Amino acid sequence: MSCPAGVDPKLWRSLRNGAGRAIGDFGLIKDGDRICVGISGGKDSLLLLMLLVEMQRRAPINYQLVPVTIDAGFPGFNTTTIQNFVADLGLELSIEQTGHASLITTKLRPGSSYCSFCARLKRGALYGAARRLGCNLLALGHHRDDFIETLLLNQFFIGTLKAMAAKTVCDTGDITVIRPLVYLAEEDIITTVRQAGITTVSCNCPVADADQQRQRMKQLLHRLEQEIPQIKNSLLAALGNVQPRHLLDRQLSKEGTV
Ligand SMILES: Nc1ncnc2c1ncn2[C@@H]1O[C@H](COP(=O)(O)OP(=O)(O)OP(=O)(O)O)[C@@H](O)[C@H]1O
Repeated sequence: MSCPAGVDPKLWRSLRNGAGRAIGDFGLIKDGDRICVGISGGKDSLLLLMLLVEMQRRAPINYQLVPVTIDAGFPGFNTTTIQNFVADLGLELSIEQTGHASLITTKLRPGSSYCSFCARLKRGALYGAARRLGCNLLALGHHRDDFIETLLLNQFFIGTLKAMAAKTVCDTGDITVIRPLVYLAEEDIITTVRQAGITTVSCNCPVADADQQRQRMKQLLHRLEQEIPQIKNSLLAALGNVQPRHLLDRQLSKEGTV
């Protein structure tokens, strides 16, 4: 697909270039890869698929795309809209029916986070689907703002200096998770999806707006951005410019890394 109708071609080019740069910088995709693309129906994963289809057409290498949706079983989750979107891109959606919704209700321990439990189950189901469908990569739609909000959340609430990786091998070693949207700003994704008139789908879970700490990070960053316009890009750059000798990690000192 080329620039979708209604979308500012300059904006589309910048998104495509951003994803291409991430793929190059982190070596995310190579010839012969079979990529399971996690499609939630939200703006990020829909845009991810559009960009991967576009780049597939232009890339000097061959890779296959296998879009997958995990249906957690929340009543009203509209997979038909996602299926149609994927079909319009010339692909077929695999839908994994799971009983996550009822499993969470029965197994969630008091005081535990509904969202974390759901996310763990979803990630397990995505790995399972990727394996079953013969994929070696699992592509997720996390973007720049997800990375830096996670960085802040981990520092503010957990006391660790950590965000996400653009590329990481899962524990069993057979699937590599890739995040080609790492350089893309959430506001650009929102604008593109709106301009393209894409219908997004929500998972319909009962606590859809529950991640309040993340919302607080978003608001904080938004406020700070008024004073420090480059703050988001600077925080992302910090993740790629780590100076361990100027940190306090005793484990790294013991290992002689610093
Ligand atoms: N139900 C699902 N089925 C398949 N993949 C999923 C599902 N939920 C999430 N993912 C994948 O994990 C990524 C991060 O999920 P998260 O729940 O944080 O959504 P998000 O940041 O709101 O993204 P999106 O806009 O794509 O929903 C998504 O972009 C998508 O690639």
